[in-house]
This record gives sequence, C-alpha cells and structure tokens, in this order.
Amino acid sequence: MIAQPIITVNNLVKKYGDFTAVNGISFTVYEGEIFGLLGPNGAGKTTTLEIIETLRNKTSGEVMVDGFSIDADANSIKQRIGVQLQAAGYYPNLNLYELLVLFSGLYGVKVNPMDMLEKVALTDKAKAKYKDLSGGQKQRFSIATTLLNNPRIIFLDEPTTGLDPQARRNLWDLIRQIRDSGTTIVITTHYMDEAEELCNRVAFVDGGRIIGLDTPDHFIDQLVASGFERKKQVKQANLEDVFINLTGKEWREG
Ligand SMILES: Nc1ncnc2c1ncn2[C@@H]1O[C@H](COP(=O)(O)OP(=O)(O)OP(=O)(O)O)[C@@H](O)[C@H]1O
Repeated sequence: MIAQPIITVNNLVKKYGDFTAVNGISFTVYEGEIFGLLGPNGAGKTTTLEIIETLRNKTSGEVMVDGFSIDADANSIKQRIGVQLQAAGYYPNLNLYELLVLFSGLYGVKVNPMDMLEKVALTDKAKAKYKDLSGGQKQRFSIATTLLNNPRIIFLDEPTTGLDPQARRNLWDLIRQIRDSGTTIVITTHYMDEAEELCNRVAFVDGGRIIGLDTPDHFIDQLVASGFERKKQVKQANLEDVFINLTGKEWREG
C-alpha cells in the first residue's frame, strides 16, 4: 500500500517580532506513522506543532491536515485531531469520569467515559481527582482526552517527561497501540531512546529549520558508515535495564 500524506507543511515561517522561531520548515507526515520532532530547547518544535493544531497563527507558509488547509478549514481540522489539554483545564472538583463527560460534551461527541479510561488502564481511577494521580497516570489521562473525538491524528508534546522507566515503557506501549489502531501520531521528545523505539521517522529541528529527516535506523546506519565510533565501548545493558530488571515491568501506580 502506498503511504498517504496526512499532514503537509510547506515553507512554514513563524516570527515573534524580529525573532524568527520557525524559519521555512517543510515536511510530510504519512497516515499511520509515528512521526517525531526532535531538537534542542527553543528549536521551534512546539511552535510548529501548535500552528499545525490551529492553536497559533503562522507568519507564512502552507499547512494541510487531512486534506484541509489551516487557513480555510481550521474547524474541520480541529474535529479531526486530538490535542493534549494543559493541566489547568482539568477542573479540580471533577473526577476523571466527570472530566471526560465534560470534555466529550465540549467536542459534541458521545463517548462512554469508562471505555476511554479502559484504553489507558485507568478504570479504577474513575472517581479520582486529576491532582491525586501519579505522573504516569496524569499522562495517560491526558492521552485519553486526545482520543475523545476519535481523531485521525494526535499530537503529543513531550508525553513522557518526568516519568519513571516503567511508566515510560507503558506509555510507549499505549502510544504504539493507538498507532496500530489506525491513528497517526506526531510526537516531540528529548529522549532519543524513546524516538528510536517509537518513531517510524524523525525530523531534527534546530534554529527553526529541519536539519535532517529520516528513519531512526537510516540515521544511525549513516553515522556508523561515516566512521563514527562511540568513545567508550557500550556494555550489553545500562542502568535503566538494571532498574527495570530489579523493579519489574508491570504498571506500578494502579
Ligand atoms: N509567544 C512567544 N513570544 C516570543 N517568543 C516565543 C513565543 N513562544 C515561543 N517563543 C520563542 O520561540 C522559540 C521556539 O520555541 P518553541 O517553544 O517552539 O521551542 P521548542 O523546540 O518546542 O523548545 P522546547 O524543547 O524547549 O520545548 C524559542 O526561542 C522561544 O523562546
């Protein structure tokens, strides 16, 4: 099957006054892939995502999402994408079940909150408040909210930052499950092991430009072929493997 483009970004520019945060970025995301935007702090990743999500205005360039232009059809795009809400949007007096009822109402969709919680292994937390969840549970709940409108694409901005090794790995499984069920995923991360593990393709962004775009395997093979060698011989395992081996793989936080 030929991969179909689902997001095309063409020569995207975003200026904040005199400062150019995004400086002529172009890339295509294909249906059904996990696409990673990688790069140092301040590279322009979040700005690029927020423009694609129709949450931020661009200065110039073209963006098409699932056949719709961000200029002409922002509302159609909003209906087809899932975006993580800022934690501030989680009303403190409502429990997870009630929050999902509220958000699905805002989207104008009918969902069974327990089905959504089951997708992210939080059914036993239905009556809990968001603030009382662990870091991993908060991230999983936030991912559940992106799935409410049965989106074609979800956007995850640093979804595993601050999580312990088990919680990260469990979140990777969840993200892969979502991809395997047919949803395209665009993700930013500062963890290269995560990008290598999850992403079908990655774009490196630096200074508002894309400086490389390929599969993780290709990037690594090319670097090795160029004669690159690690300074220190790497051991067969690392401290994270020790952590997982000692503490187990199961979900720790309920
Ligand atoms: N509203 C704003 N006004 C002015 N400058 C901004 C604004 N938002 C972002 N910037 C600047 O634009 C640049 C790109 O920011 P952006 O958040 O897109 O980077 P990022 O790649 O997502 O970084 P990080 O990895 O730290 O999240 C940064 O230099 C940032 O300070």
